[in-house]
Formats: sequence, structure tokens, C-alpha cells
Amino acid sequence: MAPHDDNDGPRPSIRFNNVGQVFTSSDGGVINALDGVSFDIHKHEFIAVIGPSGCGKSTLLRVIAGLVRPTSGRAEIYGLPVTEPREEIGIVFQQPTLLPWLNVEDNITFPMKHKYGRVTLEEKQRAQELLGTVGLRDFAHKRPSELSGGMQQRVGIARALLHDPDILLMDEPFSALDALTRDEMSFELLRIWTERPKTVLFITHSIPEALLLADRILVMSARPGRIREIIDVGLPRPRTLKTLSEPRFHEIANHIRGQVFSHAVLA
Ligand SMILES: Nc1ncnc2c1ncn2[C@@H]1O[C@H](COP(=O)(O)OP(=O)(O)OP(=O)(O)O)[C@@H](O)[C@H]1O
Repeated sequence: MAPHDDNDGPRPSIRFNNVGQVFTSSDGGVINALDGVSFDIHKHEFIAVIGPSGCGKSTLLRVIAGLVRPTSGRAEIYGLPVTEPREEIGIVFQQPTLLPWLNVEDNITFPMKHKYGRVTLEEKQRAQELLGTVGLRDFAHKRPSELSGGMQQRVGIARALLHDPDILLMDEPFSALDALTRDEMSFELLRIWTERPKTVLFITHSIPEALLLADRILVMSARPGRIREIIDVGLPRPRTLKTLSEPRFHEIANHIRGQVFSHAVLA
């Protein structure tokens, strides 16, 4: 299990080079959210990020998304510094934040409408296709309030996929869902990722979810957020329910618990 990723191969999709992020809180205090964070994410890799609450996971995602500028170091996408939100990125947040007055299809195409003032026929067709992909083909004309939480989150995923982004950033996308829906959504995401490969950065608090989905897991330490370890999951794909009972699954899960939880909890 390598502490660092020293890849000398092809250019990574995402590179963090010694990134630091300092915030000033409303009472004037200084918050070191990220400190000396370096890692590479290769093309079409699925990376999960796990770590204690407040360790800077969302900040890391927001730096890649171009929503915050790091105070030190450099974040790159395809070798270029991230200075603003970029087209090749799709983002899924914890809450799908759908517009209640629009139907499902119009919610999916809304970013295009917002950006270009219109939605093309191709985009409408793509929205229909994506509705099929996320299992909501018959719900195109329903309002968000007529859908369950899991269905709404699927709409959020379809919306993020509409422009077929190379990079998908997901910030605890399933955390508001019940356990069964959550597992189902994980397998759904794996299916989508296999059908249309993408570089994925997936933030979660769930060790099993990280293990089921990811090629590698970035384990972060408590504030200031640093990379504690980068774990190669190495479980065979396709991952299925059987994956959950593989000895390696439990071995890595226990290892991560040892990293994330305090010694008092583990004793
Ligand atoms: N815009 C901001 N201004 C001030 N402080 C911020 C800002 N954004 C984040 N922080 C602080 O930076 C730290 C890291 O926050 P972040 O949301 O990245 O953590 P996290 O690991 O995603 O947390 P959680 O797992 O609870 O969602 C926290 O202490 C948070 O209060």
C-alpha cells in the first residue's frame, strides 16, 4: 500500500501537487483545510476519498471543480492548472437540488438551457437515453416531488452525465439514501462507469462503498487534511454482491478502519 503515487506513465487526468487550502472563518480564525496534498488520478480511474468529518474532502473536490482556488500548490486537469469550472467535469452533490417546477427531463437539460439559452434535439435525445440508463425512462414528465429520494438522486446523476463529461466528481452522492437504495445505486454507478468509462472522484464516509466502487482509495487524516495513505483496492471486476464477502474486502476495510478511527474505538 503505497503512501504516495509516483506514476511516471502517461499524463494523469488530475494531478494535485502539494495543494494547500487555508480558509479564514467568520470570526477571523484560520482553518487549514488541506495541507501538502499530492496525488495523481489516471484516465478512467475510479478513486474514492475517505476520511474523518471536516478533513477537507469536499474542499479537495471543490478545488478540482474550479470552485475554490488553492492557497498554495497546484491542481491540474490534463496538465493545465485549474483556474475555473471546466466543461469536461460533471458534479453530483449529496442533494440533487432539482428545480421543483420543472419535470425530470427539463431538470436534466436545465444546465444547457441555463448556459446556452436553448436545448438542442440531440440533448433532448441524450436526456431520454440517460433516463433509460438510470432506470427512469417512464418518469421524464414527472415532477421531482413525485419521485423517491433515490430516484431524484438518479436524476441528479443523469443531469451530471448529459454533456458526457470525462471527469465525474461525486460528493457523498448516496449518503441521504437508505442502505438498500444506496447499494443499488452503487451497482448502478458501476454499470454506468463500465458502459461509458470516466475518471471518477467519489467522496464517501462509507468504507464498504469505497471498496465496492474504487480502484484506489485516498485515506485522509483529520484537519489539516493530508493524504494519509493511498490504497490499491485490487479486488477483481466486475464487482458484485460476492465482492462484499471476499477476504481481501474485509482485510482492507479493517485496515482503513484502523486509519480512520481513534484507538479508543478500536480497542
Ligand atoms: N468557504 C469556507 N470558509 C471557511 N471554512 C471553510 C470553508 N469551506 C470549508 N471550510 C472548513 O474547512 C474544513 C474542511 O471542510 P470540508 O467541507 O472540506 O470537509 P469534509 O471532509 O468534506 O467534511 P464532511 O465529511 O463533514 O462533509 C472544515 O473545517 C470547514 O469548516
